[in-house]
Order: sequence, then C-alpha cells, then structure tokens
Amino acid sequence: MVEKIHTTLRDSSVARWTALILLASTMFVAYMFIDVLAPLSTMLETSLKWTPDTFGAVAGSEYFLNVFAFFLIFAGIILDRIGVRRAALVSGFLMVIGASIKLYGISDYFNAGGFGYDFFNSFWTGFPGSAKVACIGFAIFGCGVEMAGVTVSKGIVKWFAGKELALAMGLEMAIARLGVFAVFRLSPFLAEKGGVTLSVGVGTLLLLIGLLTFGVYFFFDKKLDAQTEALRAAGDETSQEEEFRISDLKTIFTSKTFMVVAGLCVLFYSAIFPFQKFATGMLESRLGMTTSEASSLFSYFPIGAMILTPLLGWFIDNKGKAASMLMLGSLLMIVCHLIFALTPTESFTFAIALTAIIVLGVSFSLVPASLWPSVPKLVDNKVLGSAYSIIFWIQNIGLMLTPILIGWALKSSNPGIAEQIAAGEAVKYNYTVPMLIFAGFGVAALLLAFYLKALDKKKGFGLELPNIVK
Ligand SMILES: C[C@H](NC(=O)[C@@H](N)CCCCN)C(=O)O
Repeated sequence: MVEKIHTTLRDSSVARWTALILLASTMFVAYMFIDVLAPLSTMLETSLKWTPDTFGAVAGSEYFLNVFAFFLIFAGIILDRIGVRRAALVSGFLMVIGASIKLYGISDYFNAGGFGYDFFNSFWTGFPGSAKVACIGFAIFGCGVEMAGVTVSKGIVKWFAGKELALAMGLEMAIARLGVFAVFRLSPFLAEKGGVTLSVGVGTLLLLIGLLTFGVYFFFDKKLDAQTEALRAAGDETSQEEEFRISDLKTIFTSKTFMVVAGLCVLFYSAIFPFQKFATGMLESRLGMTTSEASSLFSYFPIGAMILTPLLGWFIDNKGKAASMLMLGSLLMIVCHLIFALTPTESFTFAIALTAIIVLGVSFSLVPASLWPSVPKLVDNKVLGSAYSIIFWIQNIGLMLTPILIGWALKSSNPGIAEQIAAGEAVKYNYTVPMLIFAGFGVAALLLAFYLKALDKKKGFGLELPNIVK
C-alpha cells in the first residue's frame, strides 16, 4: 500500500528555517557587493579620478538595465513561470558575471592599458573608462541582485504563508543588513591593504559562494514542490494553484492601493540606499574623519535595522499595525536627514551623528518590516512574483536616478571643490543640499503613508491586521 503524505517540508519548522537561511545567506553576500565601493568614494576620487558625479553614476548604474530594459518586469514574469529554484540560479549567475566585469573595470590590469582600455577611454572622455566598464558590470549585477530579491521574497511567501511570514522576511532582511555592516567594516580595511581591487575581488568571490548556496536551496525547493504535487494528486491540497497569465498583470497595475505602496516604497528607499553611498563622504566632511572612521561610524546604521527588523516582523505577524509603522518610519527618516542637513557644524558632534544614524536604522526597520509582508495582502499569489518585481522596478527608477541627482547636487552646490581635490588640496564638500533632497523624499513618503492607511481603512485589505492565521 502506498503511504499517503499529509504534510510537506513547509510543516517542519527546521526545514522552513533552513530554507530561509539558505536564501538569506546569498542575499548577505549580494548586499555586501552592492555597497563594496560605498565607503571608498574618497579613495576612488584620488586613485581612479572618479568625481562625485562619476561615483553617483556608477552607483546608479546598478539599476540601469532593470529600469530601461524592463529586466525586472521580465524577471517577475520569468519567476512566476519557471518557479523559485530556477529563478534563484539564474539570478545568482547574473550576479557573479556582473561582479566579475566590475572587478575588471577597476583592476590595475585594465587601468594600466589592459584589454579594452583604449576603447573605453576613446569616447565621452569626461567619464573614465574604468567607470564605464564598472557601470556595465554593475548593471548586469543589478539584474541579478534584484531578480534574487524578488525570488527570495516569493520563496519566503512559499515557505511561510499563513505562518511566521513577517518574522521570516524580517530575518532575511536582517541577514542582508548584516552584509552591509560587514562591508562597511571590511571594504576600507581591504582597500588599505590591497587597494580597491582587493575589496571588489573578495566581494566577487563571496558571490560565487552565494551561488552555491542557491544551488543547495534548489533541492529543498524541489522536494517541497514534489510533496505539494503529491498532496494535490491525493486531493489533500484544496487550493489548486491557478496558472499565471500575462493578462493577470493588469490587476496589479490597476490596483490603486498597490500603486500607493509602490510609490511609498520608491520614495522611502530613495532616501536610504542612495544615502548609504554618500553617507561615508558626508560624515568625513561633517566630522573631519578619515574614510575608515566614517565608515565604521556608519556601519551602526544597518546594525540597528538588523536587530529591529525581525522583532518588528514578529510584532506584525502577531499584532498587525503595518500601515501605522509605515507612517512612523517615514517620520523618523525625515527627522534624521534634517539633522544631517541642518545641524550647525559646532553642534554636529560624534554623539549627534551616532544618534541620528541609529534612529535612521530604526526607520529602516519599521518600513521594510511592514511594507514587504503587506504585498501578499494586496495581490493574488499567482501574480506575487510579478507584483514584487513591479514594486522593485518602480523602486529601481528612484534608486537609479537618486544617486545621479545627489552626485550632481553635491558637485553643483560645491563649485570648484572637485578641481581642488584633483589638485591635491585638502578641501571638503558641503552636503547640505543633498541631505535636504533626501529629507524631501521622506516628506512625500509620509504623505503617501497617511493616504495608504486611509485607503486600507476604506477598502479593508487588512494591512493593520496580524499575519498569523490562528
Ligand atoms: C527587501 C528589500 N529589497 C529591496 O528593496 C531590493 N530592491 C534590493 C535593493 C538593494 C539595493 N540595491 C530591502 O532590502 O529592504
């Protein structure tokens, strides 16, 4: 007699959490790579002649293909069609390929006249060849990392829906933030020992390990699918999953509440991830610190977020209040950016900077912990991959344009400074205008958060309700 299966790996907490750790470890190394150059802006300006606008353009290039080639939209459709495990491998490969190209662009070999050097320096000469190659690599890496983000989100919903969903998402984000902390500590240290190439080289190697981790996850996911299929065949699984159709995407784009969440997401994240790229330079300038000191100080930002995000996830699973948390998170962000922008130099002490960084970390827990687990409440599971990819796509437009805007604002509000730095003078940029721009994004996000709460009250999506079904 064939034994009937009544449970799946999803019902074993050990299997569930192991799947989460496998997915999150790849995101840990991916987030390390995203910010591997972030603490090195000053070093890159002297070694590779990357001015703030060049640095901003390289930072923004991560999102270029996602936005303009609509890669993220395709990534979501591909994910909904080929499933989590295959999409995870595709994204892992893309990250490794892109990172390797970026590594080549900043390498001593390339910059000493290696393959492609003459070509990449023969056009648009105001933008260094090293930065052009770095942009190409980072844009390919960006396709991989964003596809990985969407895939991991859908993967977590697959394992944790109706269980500890927000806690699991919070933990995944916490592990990713730990990657940001690690890179802000490690990257300047490695760069001091072996130059920028060593930092990016180690980052690339770690991504290879991340790809292997996705490979291990593949087998967990396969087993779960086989068990779920067997349950369906035996008639134990009531909710037969409907097939995804492209026309289903219309329901996402026409949902007002979904678009408000996407708007809030792009505004909030535009004042966080791009800020991470400029924060070290801002702290160096405002507190007269070295790169290494400023980078260490800023590393407390992801640490705060890392500790709080899973706790808030647990709270949302059990008590709800996601919409209210979005409002509070946006408000705290405005306060912190205004402190960076407007505190007079004599009052901007180490303690003030540290407090603002930690409070910003709290804001960076409140919004992600409540935003991402709210998405499954707004759309059908069969379009969930596409829904995450559309939100990420809209978010990527902001993440791509904001570093370019900030780099430009920094250069324009500090006329002559780039030239003085290039001439070896010990002058600093003034970051007031860029920080006011970040605060402005926060104000717009807060207004949308108020609107979202009102919409939820009217339409009853249950954003304020707990996730755990008792
Ligand atoms: C979960 C969320 N992830 C994102 O927003 C992704 N689009 C990744 C962005 C990474 C920065 N380039 C998060 O990390 O809060």
